[in-house]
Amino acid sequence: MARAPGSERQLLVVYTGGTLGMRSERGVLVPSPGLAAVLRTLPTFHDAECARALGLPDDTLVLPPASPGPRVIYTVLQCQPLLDSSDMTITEWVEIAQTIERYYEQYHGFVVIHGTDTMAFAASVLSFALENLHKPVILTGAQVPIYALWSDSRENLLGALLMAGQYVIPEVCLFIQNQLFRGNRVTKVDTRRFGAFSSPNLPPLATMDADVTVAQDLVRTANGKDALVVHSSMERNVGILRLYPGIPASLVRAFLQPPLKGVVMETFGSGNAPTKPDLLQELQAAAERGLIIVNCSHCLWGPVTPGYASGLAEAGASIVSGFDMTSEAALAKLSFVLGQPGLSLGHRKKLLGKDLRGEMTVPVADKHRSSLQGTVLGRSVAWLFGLSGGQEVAALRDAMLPSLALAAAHASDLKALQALMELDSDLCLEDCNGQTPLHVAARRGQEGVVTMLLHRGADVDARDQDGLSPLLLAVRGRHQGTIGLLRMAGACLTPQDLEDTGTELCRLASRADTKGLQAWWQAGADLEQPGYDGRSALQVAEAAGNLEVVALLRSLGVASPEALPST
Ligand SMILES: NC(=O)C[C@H](N)C(=O)O
Repeated sequence: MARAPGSERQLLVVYTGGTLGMRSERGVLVPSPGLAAVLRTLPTFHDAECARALGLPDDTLVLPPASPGPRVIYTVLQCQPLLDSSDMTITEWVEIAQTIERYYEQYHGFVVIHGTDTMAFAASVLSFALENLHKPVILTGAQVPIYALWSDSRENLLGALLMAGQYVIPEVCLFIQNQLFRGNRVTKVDTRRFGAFSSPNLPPLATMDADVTVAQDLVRTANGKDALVVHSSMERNVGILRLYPGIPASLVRAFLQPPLKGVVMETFGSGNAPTKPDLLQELQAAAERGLIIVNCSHCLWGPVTPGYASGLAEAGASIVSGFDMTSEAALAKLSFVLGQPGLSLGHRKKLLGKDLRGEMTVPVADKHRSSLQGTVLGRSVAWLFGLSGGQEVAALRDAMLPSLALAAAHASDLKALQALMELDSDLCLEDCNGQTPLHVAARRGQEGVVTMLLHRGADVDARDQDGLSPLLLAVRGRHQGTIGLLRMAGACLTPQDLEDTGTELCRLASRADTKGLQAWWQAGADLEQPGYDGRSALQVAEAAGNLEVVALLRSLGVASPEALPST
């Protein structure tokens, strides 16, 4: 990811509590206020001379210069009350998301100081609560307070500030012990070691040694057009049930009772559970009540596989695979998906099966391979899905996507097109001439493809390099069904589109091209417009004695010029 441009970057540090800022009181560590004042006294965290030179207000700190890279200026916002992270809940995490929303325009990035015990949950919830992030949100904390002589606090906080201030990584991340992880991929694995977190199924996004190495092909890209959306309505009635050998059905029943709406079930190995009928009955009964179960593995590494043991498969109707998600990410995702108002159960399950924020690796190749084998194009798309690896492969894929999407639209290959759109969900699939799949489908009047693209949010007003819109192409092709679909989706002709329409209408009238005239009318053109010689299409048709065209134009409401009131 590119280094952040500019000479200064402003960060907001949200201090929520946790060991990093704790002090010992009567032998126990408790969250403690005044962290900003302490940072002000530490030369690595505040360059007083620079602050004076820049005229910064009292509550604003500035890091010493780090070359190369912009100066990092930051303000600490202390939450009320400060908490040990064991006391944090979805409510506090949503509040953090709302704080980020409130200050989003003011700052280039955000650092959240949080206790490490539940930081993986916090990072996961924030990743779902914050949609369309364009700025870094980096959580950090420590195993030993900043006040101790030997502590991981200073390195972790400084690293988080530098990563958030100097790199554009538009994700919710976690910075610990020189490594920047995707927040919804981590889990705490050690009570004492400074490297307390593991990201078992995704390598770190960046590593800070003598040099900073960013795994560019892993960092998610922000969609430039979409504004930040903060999802505050998260479902609280979700839980994690860890299966163990011999777990009684009565215990499972008690756990799954309402008001629980969703559960992350931690299963054995690659997704197995006991096959005892009474246990399966409880799962089925819960499914019938509409409870959603996400299947995640006890194991840290690897996914749950679809071929899990027969028992669970029987209850499978309501069990969604969590693939390689951590339980923390799965719980947060359940809370997010169940919190979305007005969705059907099927829609919620579909969302849970999708990778929404980089939280899981969906085996896309397998998912599509069988359904794509039917055509040569489909096989190429399946092959494209099967590619994985570094930057070159990503670049190859990006380069091929638009051409394949256009070819799929041209061939009306809905399966291939759908698969491609899943690879590039923002639908920016335009070729070097600015043609989108919608242009291609509109030109050919492929109503099925047009419907699907519009349904998936394709830009109805996209213009190619010649300034042509899908609507204009559909008009030229006289595809009335397609014109209707585009008009319903809000497409309309602009003044530029209509510039020489009068002449075009006269030409169509002289050739008795009734379909062409109807297409323009359906697209919203004024059929009374005069051509270059001042005559209208109706006059041209009358002069040529073409009664069919005259009748059509009259039926479409065109009046003879002599019948028009004189001005
Ligand atoms: N290391 C820590 O931060 C642990 C602390 N109990 C917390 O999570 O707030």
